Amino acid sequence: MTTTPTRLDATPAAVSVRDLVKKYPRRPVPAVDGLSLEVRPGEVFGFLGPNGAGKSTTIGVLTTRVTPDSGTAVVAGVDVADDPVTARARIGVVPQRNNLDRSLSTMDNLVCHATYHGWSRRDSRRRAAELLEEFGLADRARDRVDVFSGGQVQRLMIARALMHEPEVLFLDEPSTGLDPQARLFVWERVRALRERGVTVVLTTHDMDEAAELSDRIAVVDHGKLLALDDTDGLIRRYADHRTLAVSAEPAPGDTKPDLGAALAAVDGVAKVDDTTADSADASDHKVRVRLHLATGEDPARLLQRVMGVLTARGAALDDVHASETTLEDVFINLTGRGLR
Ligand SMILES: Nc1ncnc2c1ncn2[C@@H]1O[C@H](COP(=O)(O)OP(=O)(O)OP(=O)(O)O)[C@@H](O)[C@H]1O
Repeated sequence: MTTTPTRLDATPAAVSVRDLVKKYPRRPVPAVDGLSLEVRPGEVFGFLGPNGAGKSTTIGVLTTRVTPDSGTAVVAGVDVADDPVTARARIGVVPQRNNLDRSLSTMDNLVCHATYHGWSRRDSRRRAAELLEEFGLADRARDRVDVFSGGQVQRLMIARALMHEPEVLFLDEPSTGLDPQARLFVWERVRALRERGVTVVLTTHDMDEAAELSDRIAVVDHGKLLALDDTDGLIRRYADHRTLAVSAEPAPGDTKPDLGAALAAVDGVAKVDDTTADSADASDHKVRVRLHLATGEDPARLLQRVMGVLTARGAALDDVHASETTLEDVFINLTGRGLR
């Protein structure tokens, strides 16, 4: 009797990193220290971490630029150490720095890239024309690239990386230094790539960018994976502390400490920060507190209770502000506040 083998994971990962280690000479600690993660096909994967966390080194291994000391890295089904040439054919890389050929025209930068990957000149020109159209550079095809703005350079570098139709695109800080229009344009293109099923691995310091674009985000530091989830999952797990900032003036006869204590005792408050000292008017008569909501607590219900306390004590509400936690809170909670 024959049985059909069961495949537990029918879709292989677009990128798979296993126990990756990279130590640079004369550096006491490894840049990448036993990193393991998988990127799913077709997702936009954000790679976040402070300066020196090991992101570029990891991307360097995946894009065949850096040789690891141990561990494996597979992109689009190819082990980068075993077959770097095939791996390079399946990936596109947009580096942080402008590495366009300044002596060539826009069109020739694209055509050279595709012919290097074995495309005919005819097909390369056809593909280049399509991409220049898509990236809003069709009227610049004959121009030399040394006159381009930062936004145009970035658009052309992404177009170039897509010339040979890669399965996985690596974008290293794609919108650093771009104006808001250029940044939005890059974001739109990344979303369009996802629609077409291209896997995108994105390193960024821009939390909005990471949250806006990524299906899942890996937070790394000291060469290790600290967390991996979608934005909501990361916030739930690592920064679930929505807050209600309240400023109020006690009634005559009441005191700031007593009113502060009464607010801290409100049902649904998990923790209180006294923010009076943060204010420029610390010497006035107002109580300023940041109330951290208990898990699952509804801000509107908490606000009602706070108003109940203020009314009962005859205090005057001065200001109230509810804030959501963001990916930045997750990042700081996981990697600390210290400068790198
Ligand atoms: N070529 C190199 N030689 C020696 N040390 C290096 C080299 N490249 C990186 N490093 C060191 O390895 C560590 C990780 O650096 P890496 O560039 O991978 O981090 P990163 O997360 O990409 O940082 P950034 O956000 O600043 O680009 C750092 O301590 C860095 O100084």
